[in-house]
Amino acid sequence: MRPIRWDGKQLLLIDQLRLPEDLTWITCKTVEDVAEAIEKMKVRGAPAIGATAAYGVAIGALANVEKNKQEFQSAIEKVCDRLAKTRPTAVNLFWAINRMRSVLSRHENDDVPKIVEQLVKEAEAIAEEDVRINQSIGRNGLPYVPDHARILTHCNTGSLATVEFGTALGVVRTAHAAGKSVHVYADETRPYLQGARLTAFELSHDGIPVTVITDSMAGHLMKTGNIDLVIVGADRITANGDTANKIGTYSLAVLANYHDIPFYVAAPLSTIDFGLASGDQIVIEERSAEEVAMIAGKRIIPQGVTALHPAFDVTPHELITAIITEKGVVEKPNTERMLQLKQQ
Ligand SMILES: CSC[C@@H](O)[C@@H](O)C(=O)COP(=O)(O)O
Repeated sequence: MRPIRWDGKQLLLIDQLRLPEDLTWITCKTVEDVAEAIEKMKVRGAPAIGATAAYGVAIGALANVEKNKQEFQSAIEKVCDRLAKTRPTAVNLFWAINRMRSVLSRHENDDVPKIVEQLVKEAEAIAEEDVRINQSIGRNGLPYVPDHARILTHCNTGSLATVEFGTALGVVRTAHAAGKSVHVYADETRPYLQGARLTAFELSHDGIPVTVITDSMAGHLMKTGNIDLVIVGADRITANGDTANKIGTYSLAVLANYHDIPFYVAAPLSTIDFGLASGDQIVIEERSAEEVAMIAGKRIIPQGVTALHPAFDVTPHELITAIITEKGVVEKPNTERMLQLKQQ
């Protein structure tokens, strides 16, 4: 399944807000369409929003091809600034926008149509690379999945969260394709229900056994010996291995540690922010409390009562058994080992 498609001019995205009931596509024709799709979480997941933003810059470039060089460059800067304001936590968004910005500076002596061509090519390259990277993550993660593994995961880290294949779910897919028997327990992932709606949708589509649980059931399943490993994705990993991921991930890591269950993070290098020393420096997105107060359009908390919606939390590196990337696996991550991965 490829939820992000480029037809040379416009971007087609599966509307993730409407899954699993309806599999519908939205067409992004303008930069604003792209920005809104990211903000409203029609597309979500760190690598997916990175690739989407890159195509957003490509759309902005095509729309400004008639301008003179100076006007073109300042228009693209504005496009990048707009897209960078859509969501704050997943570093892949900024990584992809920076890659697009560096095309501008590499080609500053070319004429505008040539720069536009290069920007479109770069967006396509970011998307294509993501697919290959996910497959490498899957291969590197394979030895960590025993046959008959009962795997707990959180949020959605599959094709829908990437360009195709997935990170943590990519590891699960690789294990399944290698003939290992696996059973996935998907946390429903309140409040957006990425696990219940998206992970369950993807895995059942692929014929991989999946059972949905509410987030609060994870501890009980671990205590009763029903989970062999936990694997999640990441939105931003800092230089010491601390990992921001969907709210609820930290609780799972604490539980896994208490029950002596391995806790893996699977993510591409583009999710590692070597510019931040530790997770305390990560900006955590605060989303509308209404998203917590309402389920399927119905208010579930009394009028006048407040709700809170931090969309991510940070898992300290001490609780992570290993970080699985396309370049290699960092076991017991810390600053020194993360740096070794960078220098490899
Ligand atoms: C391969 S996706 C990794 C993470 O981006 C994922 O686990 C996650 O937290 C997504 O959050 P979301 O708010 O749905 O964009």
